[in-house]
Amino acid sequence: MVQLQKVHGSQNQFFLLDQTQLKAPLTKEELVNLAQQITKRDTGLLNGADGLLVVSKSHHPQVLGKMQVINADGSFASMCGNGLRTVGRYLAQKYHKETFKVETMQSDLRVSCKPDWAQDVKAVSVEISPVSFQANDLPFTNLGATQLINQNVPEFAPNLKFSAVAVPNPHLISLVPNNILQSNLLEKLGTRLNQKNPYFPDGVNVSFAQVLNAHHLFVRTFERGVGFTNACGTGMSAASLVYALTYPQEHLFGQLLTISNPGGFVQTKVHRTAHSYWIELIGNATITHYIDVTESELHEKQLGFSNFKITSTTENEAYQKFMATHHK
Ligand SMILES: N[C@@H](CCC[C@H](N)C(=O)O)C(=O)O
Repeated sequence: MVQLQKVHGSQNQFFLLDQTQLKAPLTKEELVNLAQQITKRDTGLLNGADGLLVVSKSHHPQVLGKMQVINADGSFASMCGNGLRTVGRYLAQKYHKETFKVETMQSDLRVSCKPDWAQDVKAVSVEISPVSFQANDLPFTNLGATQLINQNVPEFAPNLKFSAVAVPNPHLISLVPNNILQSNLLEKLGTRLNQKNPYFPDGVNVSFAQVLNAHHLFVRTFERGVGFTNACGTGMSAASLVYALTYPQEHLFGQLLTISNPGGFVQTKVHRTAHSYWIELIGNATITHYIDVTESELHEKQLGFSNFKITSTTENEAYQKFMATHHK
């Protein structure tokens, strides 16, 4: 038997598959097929999810494992902040380690277990990097600039300022007032920039952030390959960086920020190095279900899910209770 997990970070939900359990690991095509079917909100498993996290062996020194991220539509992403926390928890428990690195598409990232936020609310801190504002790294085109940092882009919206940053997956961030956050602009822009468009040929994760107070933001994200999510870890990290750069007078580098989102909250710390930036993302890593399935079933083209044996945990109740009492 193979055991999958259903997990979430700020209610950004994923299925997690450790390929090292399989005699014959799933091929890339099989992984995409599994991601597309299992995450479907109507016909998938357990009301679907936002993506599939695939764990496999890393051949890099001092690295505990490798994470691949497949969005609900089957596209691959170079990073996933909320996902990395849950993969970090998984590897920490598997190898009995508290601090280590995980290989991701572009770099090996630091992970460290934090004290539990409450009973059954595990917390993990992950490194979000490398960071780039270069048009080629996102990529974006046809905007008459090689970088976009807090600039008007009338092609996107008349009165808003936008920043484009790769962490390393691509993000478009705008700091907005509440009425814009409540409007349908995020959905319209997110949809437009994730279809064929002249600006972001590979699509982009679009986040609107509202400043609630000097150390507290609310961030909502329309994700590439998914649509609206409860939270996007890299989006909240990118928004924290854009916020720190936009308000230098607040001296936000190295300060702990709280980032609320529709699924709860995380904490971030933005760091400046000699040549770039990196962000620490701290938040819950919650296992909601264990799912036992035979290896042969995972290889099937049409997945039925009826033979998948599901065991629920009580961690989501603990998470909800913690959020209800600690998140105003
Ligand atoms: N939810 C993730 C980001 C997942 C990848 C993204 N949709 C992309 O295509 O870049 C996060 O928590 O960072």
